[in-house]
Amino acid sequence: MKDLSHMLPASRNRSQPRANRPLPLSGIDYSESHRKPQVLGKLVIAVIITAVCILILKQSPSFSGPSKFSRHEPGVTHVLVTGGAGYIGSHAALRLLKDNYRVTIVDNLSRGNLGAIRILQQLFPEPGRLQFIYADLGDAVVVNKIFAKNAFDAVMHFAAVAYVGESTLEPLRYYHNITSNTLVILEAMAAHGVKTLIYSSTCATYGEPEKMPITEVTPQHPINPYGKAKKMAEDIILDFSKGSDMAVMILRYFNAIGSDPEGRLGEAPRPELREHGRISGACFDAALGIIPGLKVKGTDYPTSDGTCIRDYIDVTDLVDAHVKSLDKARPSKVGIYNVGTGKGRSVKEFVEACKKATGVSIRVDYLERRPGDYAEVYSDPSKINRELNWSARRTDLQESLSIAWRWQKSHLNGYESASVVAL
Ligand SMILES: O=c1ccn([C@@H]2O[C@H](COP(=O)(O)OP(=O)(O)O[C@H]3OC[C@@H](O)[C@H](O)[C@H]3O)[C@@H](O)[C@H]2O)c(=O)[nH]1
Repeated sequence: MKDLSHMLPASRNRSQPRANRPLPLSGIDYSESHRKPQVLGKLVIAVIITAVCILILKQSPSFSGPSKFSRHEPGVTHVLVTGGAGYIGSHAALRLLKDNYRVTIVDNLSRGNLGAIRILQQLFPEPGRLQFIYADLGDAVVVNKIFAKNAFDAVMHFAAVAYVGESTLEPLRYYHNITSNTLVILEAMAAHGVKTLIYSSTCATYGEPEKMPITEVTPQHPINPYGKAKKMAEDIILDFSKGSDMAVMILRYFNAIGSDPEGRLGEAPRPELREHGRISGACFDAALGIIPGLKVKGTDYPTSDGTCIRDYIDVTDLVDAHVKSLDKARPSKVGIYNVGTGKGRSVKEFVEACKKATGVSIRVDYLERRPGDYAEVYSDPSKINRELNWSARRTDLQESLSIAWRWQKSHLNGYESASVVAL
């Protein structure tokens, strides 16, 4: 945190000299009595000026004054979770809170759910544990104020638009949202001395590599605006951290699935974005009869069964990778890790697992390819296994989908129907 306290004595000094100048020692200064009001007046003015300066500094984004969320409790790490109302961000916030971190969530609720925040608040009502700030990361002034009022120890930056298909239709939205919000966060971190960043990146930054599995040194050639924008954000972060004492972890997620095994949180995409939705949401929507059937997009890929291959990683394992990254983040070091199981599964395999998990014979329609899709991606997670001692634990696709299905069935309207916190 940037210390501006040195500015206060300086301004006070500037207002002091004449008022504090020692009186002449020769003889009785008869003017003393009539000079007193003058001196007092100057003192009052000096005090007013100092008070005004302090007020201005407090309003200013660079003031590092404490708030109730400051580092009051020694040893308790305060993490800013951007996008904490979203699917992965809310699961990360839950895990951090369970592990005794203090959490501030910033979310503009454009894609996330207030219902997820409410559940976290019910679970962690103690003052000072969880703070929710409804704000847009595009607003640099507001973001600066948030940093000024809170002494964050680390940032987990989840907030972003994240649908591959949508990114091909609305590229500017994706480039803007992903790069400029990251810039605002980095600038605020620099201005307020926050040195640790865990960044949510994606396997989409690799595009369609020639060799599988994908390692962290596999060349990145993204093929859709989502992947390209995430690669740009990675580059911005890497350039920014070069030669600094920043501790940076970039996590390249493969395909997140599943939900909290205790049924408190789930995946609740916006109904209006259904057409861009991910395979997991589409499968559940089809099983629930919300949509007539699942559309498998593309059956002529050069894969074993003609459908795309992805590496599905359970969200609880994914957030575990974040906590381990936070723990292992070190000043002046950048860590880049793939977060996946290391196993590729086709869309057809996914659909079969989903049918078993839901017990519903989902109707499947086969369609053309979706623009922006790549045939096959799956990770080599050996670097994260080795360096962070992390490995995926819930690797049974059907098990992850069964857990997520339980939440879906009990939340037919997403978080809107969540009147009870299931423990
Ligand atoms: O309704 C659908 C949805 C998806 N699919 C297919 O399922 C596969 C997976 O698609 P998803 O949209 O679930 O996921 P994607 O692989 O495109 O990207 C996902 O994983 C990486 C993350 O970083 C992205 O944020 C996330 O969207 C693709 O082949 C897609 O074409 C369908 O066949 N039907």
